[in-house]
Amino acid sequence: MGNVNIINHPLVKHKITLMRDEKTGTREFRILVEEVAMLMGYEAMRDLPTEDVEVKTPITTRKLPMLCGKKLAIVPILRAGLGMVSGLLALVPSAKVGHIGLYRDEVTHEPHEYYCKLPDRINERLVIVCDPMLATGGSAIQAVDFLKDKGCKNIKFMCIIAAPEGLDALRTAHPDIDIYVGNLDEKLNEDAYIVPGLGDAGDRIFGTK
Ligand SMILES: O=P(O)(O)OC[C@H]1O[C@H](OP(=O)(O)OP(=O)(O)O)[C@H](O)[C@@H]1O
Ligand SMILES: O=c1cc[nH]c(=O)[nH]1
Ligand SMILES: [Mg+2]
Repeated sequence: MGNVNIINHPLVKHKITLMRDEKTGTREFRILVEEVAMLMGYEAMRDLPTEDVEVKTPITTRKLPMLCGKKLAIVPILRAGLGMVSGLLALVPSAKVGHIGLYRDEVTHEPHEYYCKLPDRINERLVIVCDPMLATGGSAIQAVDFLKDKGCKNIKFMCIIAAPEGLDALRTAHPDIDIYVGNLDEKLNEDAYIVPGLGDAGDRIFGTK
């Protein structure tokens, strides 16, 4: 059974509040997404495996822990998930990056896939799927379905803001994965946007609309 981890840290809460402000422009929004992803990544990577390697310090030689970083894949859901990648790569620069392109139909709110490219031997890696927004949960569920079809067994999902409806749906569809949430918001509105939310994360990161 996976865990739901709601990140309870004043730095994360503060930066999410700045992201929500409609006066926050594209440049600042993009920086905030990157920073929140990095702070959340610190928690999500808490159980990354390490191996002891021999290091010669100026004083002596010891076997000391280093990350087995090559086993990690970061998989953003396009477009908005792309904004989180640089923050996560700052923590583990050797991680591989895959991409799953999904857009939500404006009327049905169903996700549609338009792109997928994953690192080799994805089934052997810890995969961290990232997307700033978990609304109905449709996009996250489809991305995890797809990764499981490819044989992935060790999957985590990270989002900056979740709606209760989406979190419940993802937990029901994929109870085995660990989920990291920057803030659990109130609800979805009639257009399946998160309330209070921050609007359309992709548009705010890329300055479209
Ligand atoms: O939980 P859901 O109801 O599926 O909604 C969440 C999805 O909607 C947004 O993507 P969008 O479709 O706007 O695409 P974009 O990232 O290209 O803007 C968001 O980045 C998630 O991927
Ligand atoms: O509130 C929402 C819901 C879906 N996608 C977004 O970018 N924002
Ligand atoms: Mg969008």
